[in-house]
This record gives sequence, C-alpha cells and structure tokens, in this order.
Amino acid sequence: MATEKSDDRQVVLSVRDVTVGFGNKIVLDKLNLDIYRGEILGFVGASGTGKSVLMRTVLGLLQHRSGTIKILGVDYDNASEEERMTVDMRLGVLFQHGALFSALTVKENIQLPMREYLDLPQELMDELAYLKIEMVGLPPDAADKYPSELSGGMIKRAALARALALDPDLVFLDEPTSGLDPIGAADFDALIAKLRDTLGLTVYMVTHDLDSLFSVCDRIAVLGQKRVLVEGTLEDMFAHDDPWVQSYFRGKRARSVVIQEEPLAAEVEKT
Ligand SMILES: Nc1ncnc2c1ncn2[C@@H]1O[C@H](COP(=O)(O)OP(=O)(O)OP(=O)(O)O)[C@@H](O)[C@H]1O
Repeated sequence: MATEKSDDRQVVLSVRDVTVGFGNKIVLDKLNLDIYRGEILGFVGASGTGKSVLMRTVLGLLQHRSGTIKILGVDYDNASEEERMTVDMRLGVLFQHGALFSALTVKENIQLPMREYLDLPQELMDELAYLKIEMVGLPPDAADKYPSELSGGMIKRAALARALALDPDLVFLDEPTSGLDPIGAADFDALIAKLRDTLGLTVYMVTHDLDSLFSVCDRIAVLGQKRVLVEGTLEDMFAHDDPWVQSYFRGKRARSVVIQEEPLAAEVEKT
C-alpha cells in the first residue's frame, strides 16, 4: 500500500481540512495534521478541546462534515470495503481505561481481532497470543486471567497486547498512562518506545502526561481553537506564545518534570 511522501518522511496519517460537529456545535474546524512513519506523536490540549473526537473521527467511529482523512495512503471515505478492511487491520487501538472485555481472559481478548479479521487455527492463535503477552512484559500466566484479576498496569499492558494482535503499522493510544503510578507510567512509556524501535510502529498518543511528552514523544501537537494550534518539538512548544501552550509547557509542573529529566548544569557539576 502506498504512503505519501512529505520531505523524505513518509506520511502514514494525513488529516486535511477536517470539520466535525454535533448539531450546531463545531468541535473541529478545518483541522490539519500529518503523522510520519516511525514517530511517536503526543497529542495534547485542554480538556474538551476535541482530542477524543479527533481520534474517533480518524478511526471512522465518528462522521466528519468535510475534509479528507488518508490512512496509510488510502482515502478512507472513498475507499472500497476491501481497502478499508486492509487499513483497519493495520491499525491498533488502546482505548482509555484499557477497555478489555471483562468476560474474556487476556488471551481471548488478544485473540478477538484475530478472530475478526483472520482465519487461523486455535493453536496458532494461542502461540501468537503468548508472543504478544511476552512482548508487552506480562508473565505467561496472565493469559488465562480475567481483567478483574489484573492490576491497572497489567490491564494497560494486556490492552496494548490486544492492540498489537495483528502487527499494526499505526497504533492509537488514548491516555495510556492515566491511572498508573509514576513508576508504572515510566515503565509503560519505556515499553512504547521499545516497541516503536523494535517493531517500527508509528504511535499517535493522546496524553496529559508531561513525563510521557518529555521522555518518549518525538513530536507534539497541541489542539486548541478547534484545530492543531502548534506542532513540533518540545523546543517549539517552549518557544510558542499561545498562553495555554506557555502555561502547559512552561508552568510549574512542566518545570519540575524538565528538572527531573535533565538536571541543570549547575546541579550536574555539584555531583
Ligand atoms: N457524541 C457527542 N455528542 C455531542 N457532543 C460531543 C460528543 N462527543 C464529544 N462531544 C463534545 O465535543 C467536545 C470535545 O470532546 P472530547 O471528548 O473530544 O474532548 P477531549 O479533548 O478529549 O477532552 P478530555 O481531555 O477531557 O478527554 C466536548 O465539548 C464534548 O462535549
């Protein structure tokens, strides 16, 4: 499947002039966004700005009023049923709070996308499920557990294993570290970075977690005023003069994260 080229980077998701609304309320107005192969893009914005709406729109779960969305080079709205299915198979999604089926074991949850899209013998699906379980750092005995028997961190990992079930190219993570303690969140960030490096994943991550933004995201996009207000590196965020962007990235909480990540030169000299 062809993907578009922009500079020498491959665009795997291209959103052009997309408008989404509910009744007479416009949530996204002619929004533009590109995501490049192999990057981890962190998506931030004040509460209620439309981060979930955008993600659901890109995933085809919400209608948009105008504009185009190309995923892996395919214009989703004008694609045939077969093309859409091929695209769907190459996307992995981790919804907020994990969203595992509580009546199914971890193994059965991971095998759901396999059952939906592939026709594989049970033995092979079991092998694949154990592989994904190992990949996300869960012990093998997690396979036969139900979500209610897992900790919050394990649920996130199990949900990630399900998102990886079909070896996707592009993974959507909706607030993956919310509800985790700082160590659990840092471990989860490290896992995402490792999977990107080893599997060549492209990651679209909605997050409020400054640690994640500072430690694993290659690029950041800020949603505000119904569009992508700023996109770029952390330095671009620091340099931007929008008040929300300034207080988010240069406020007290942000400064404490930066100091933890990169000790000030004076502190390094002291040690
Ligand atoms: N199905 C819907 N019908 C009507 N309005 C909706 C619907 N879904 C979302 N909205 C509205 O769209 C706006 C954006 O919501 P969204 O959930 O995308 O925000 P968000 O940026 O993800 O917020 P948060 O960071 O709090 O999760 C909100 O005003 C919300 O009320």
